[in-house]
Formats: sequence, C-alpha cells, structure tokens
Amino acid sequence: MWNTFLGKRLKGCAFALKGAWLLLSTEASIQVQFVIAILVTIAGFYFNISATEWMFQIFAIGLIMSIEGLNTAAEEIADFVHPDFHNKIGFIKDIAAGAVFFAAVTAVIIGCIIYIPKL
Ligand SMILES: Nc1ncnc2c1ncn2[C@@H]1O[C@H](COP(=O)(O)OP(=O)(O)OP(=O)(O)O)[C@@H](O)[C@H]1O
Repeated sequence: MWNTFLGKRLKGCAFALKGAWLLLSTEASIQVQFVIAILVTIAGFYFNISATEWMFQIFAIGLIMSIEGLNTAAEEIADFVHPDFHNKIGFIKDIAAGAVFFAAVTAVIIGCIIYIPKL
C-alpha cells in the first residue's frame, strides 16, 4: 500500500507532520512564535477581525513559522557539515536569519494595519 502513488504522498505527509512536531517540541524560536500565534489568534476573536484580516493574519503566522523552520534547517545543515567556526558558515546562518527578519517585518506590518485602528 505504501508503494503506491497515494501511499508515498501519505508517507510524505507523515514525515512533514513529524518535522512540524520536531520543530515545535525542540526549537525555542518556533515555540515563541507559536505562543505569539496563539495570542494573536485570541486577539483576532477579541477584536472580531474581518475574514480578510483573518486571512492576512493566518498567512503572516504561516509565513513566519515556515521561514523560521527553513532557517532552523539551514542552521542544522551548517552545523552538521561544518561544526567549527567558519566565515562562510557565519554568512550562511546570517542570511538565513535575514530571511526570518523579512518575514517578521511583514508580519509586524500586517499586525499594525489590523490592530492599530482597533485600539
Ligand atoms: N560555525 C560558525 N561559524 C561562524 N559564525 C557562526 C557559526 N555559528 C554561528 N555563527 C554566528 O552566530 C550567529 C548565531 O548562530 P546560531 O547558530 O547560534 O544561531 P541562532 O540564531 O542563535 O539560532 P538558534 O537560537 O535557533 O540556535 C550566526 O548568525 C553567525 O553569525
């Protein structure tokens, strides 16, 4: 069953779920973002935001957590292939962190546009 087209896709989903769980259970930065995601979700219900605002908010949460997950993967690969200090490893980790920064700025701007008028 697992060797069919559908079986392989299902196995892929299981690995992806395992990866999501590993990120949530082991990575402090993802845990912090998950808590923030819960808080803004509560804020969304409290301020009764519109369907469009929900879509942008959910998109921002997904964007941040996805990019943070990829950043973690890049850090893990970098540490695995070269555990010692190296300028190139520093560069790789810095630009991976830079990607998270772009996502975070986007999410903060979306949050400000949604909530500042409601305060
Ligand atoms: N092996 C290395 N060689 C050169 N510079 C490094 C190396 N490891 C880390 N750095 C520098 O330290 C910074 C922080 O790296 P680190 O691996 O601690 O990431 P982090 O952002 O603290 O991630 P996390 O808290 O998720 O582990 C990097 O962005 C990089 O500038």
